[in-house]
Amino acid sequence: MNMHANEINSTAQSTTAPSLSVETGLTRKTLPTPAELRGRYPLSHELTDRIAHHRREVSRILNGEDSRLLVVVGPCSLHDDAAALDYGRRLAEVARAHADTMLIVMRAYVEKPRTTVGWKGMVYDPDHTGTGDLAEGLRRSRHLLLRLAELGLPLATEALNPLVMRYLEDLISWTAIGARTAESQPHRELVSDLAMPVGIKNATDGSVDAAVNGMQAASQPHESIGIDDNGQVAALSTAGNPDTHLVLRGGRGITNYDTESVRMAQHRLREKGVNTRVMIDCSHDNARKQHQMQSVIAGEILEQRQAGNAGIVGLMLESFITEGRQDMSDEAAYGVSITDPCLGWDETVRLLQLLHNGLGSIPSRGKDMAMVADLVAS
Ligand SMILES: O=C[C@H](O)[C@H](O)COP(=O)(O)O
Ligand SMILES: C=C(OP(=O)(O)O)C(=O)O
Repeated sequence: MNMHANEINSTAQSTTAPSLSVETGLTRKTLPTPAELRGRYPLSHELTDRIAHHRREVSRILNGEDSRLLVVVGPCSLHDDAAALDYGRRLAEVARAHADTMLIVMRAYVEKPRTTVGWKGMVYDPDHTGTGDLAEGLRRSRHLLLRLAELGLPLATEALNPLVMRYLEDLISWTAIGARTAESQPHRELVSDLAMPVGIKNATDGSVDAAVNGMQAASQPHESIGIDDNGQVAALSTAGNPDTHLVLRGGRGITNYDTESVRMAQHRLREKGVNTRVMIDCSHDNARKQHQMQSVIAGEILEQRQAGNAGIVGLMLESFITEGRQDMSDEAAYGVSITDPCLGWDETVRLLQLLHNGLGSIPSRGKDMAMVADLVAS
C-alpha cells in the first residue's frame, strides 16, 4: 500500500463473538485487523528491505533496464504448507543457480477466482472442508507467505479480494490482476495503491482492451473506499501505479503467445501510451489446460527473444512437485495441484535449465526446438 492510504487514522473496535443480523439472517464473525495479523507475523527489517529490493528488480526488468527474463513459476494454488515450503526450498536453489539469466519469482496464490464455484483458496477454506474459516485462512496464509519469503524468494500472488490484499501485500513482490477482474474498478483502484509491479491479464475471451484500460486507470490517483490497517472502513487516496504491464494468457481456447498476437497486443499498448513490455502466461488458455504444453510455449518464447523481441520480458508457469491435478480428498497425493494442472518438479527444473542455457548462450533455433521436443517427449 502506498503512503497515502497508510496515513489514514482510525479507531477500529474489535469484537470476536459471531453476531446474527436480524434483517438479513447472515451471521458475521469479526476478523483480526491487518495490523493485528501483521503484528502476529511481522517482517524483519532485513526481509522488508529484501522485498523492496525484489520489487525494484522486477520493475527494472519490466522497464527494460535489466535484460533478464522474469519467470513467475509455482503452484496454481497453495493448499498444503509442507508441500509449498518443500517446493519453495527447491525453487530458491534453482533461482540462485540461474540468477544471471532469470529473476525467478514463486507463485504463492492463496485466493482463486472460479468460473462458477469451486475451492476458493487457502484464505477462504484452509482445511478444505467446504465450509470455510476466514480467520484461520488469513492467519495461515500470512504465516505461510512469511515462511516462503524467508527462503529468499520473491513472491507473486493474485489480488482477488481487495481487502485480503491488506493482510498480505507487504510480503509480495509482484501481483497479478486476473482475467476475470481486469475490468473491475475496485481492482484498478487497488492496483493504483499497490507499491509494487502488477501484471494485468487479458480477459477470458482473449481480448486485451480491459487490461490495457486497467493499466491506464491504475496509473492514476483515485479516491476509493476500503479498510485501513486497523480494519476501519476508510476513504483511501491512492497514488497511482506506474509499474503495470499486460499478461497474455489466451482466451476461449485460443492462444495469444505467437509473434503476431504479441505484436498486435504491443500495438494496442503503444496506442494507449502504456508499457509495451509483456509477460506470457504459458498456462491457462494458452496451454488449453494441458500442462505439458507449457514447455512448448516457453520454448517458443525463448525463440522470440532470440529473434530479437525484447518486448517479451516475462513468462508464467504453473508448476508443483508432481505433475497434473487432483480433486481434494482425504487420500489426496502430496504435492499435486488441487486447482489447475501443473508441470511436475523434474520438468520444471529441465525447462528452467533450458531457458537458462538459451538465454545465456543464444543457441540456434534448431537446437532449442530439438531440446524442447525432447523435454515434451520425455
Ligand atoms: O484455478 C484456477 C483457474 O485457472 C481459474 O481460477 C478458474 O478455474 P475454474 O474454471 O476451474 O473455476
Ligand atoms: C486464475 C489464474 O489466471 P487467469 O486469471 O488468467 O485465469 C491464475 O493465474 O491462477
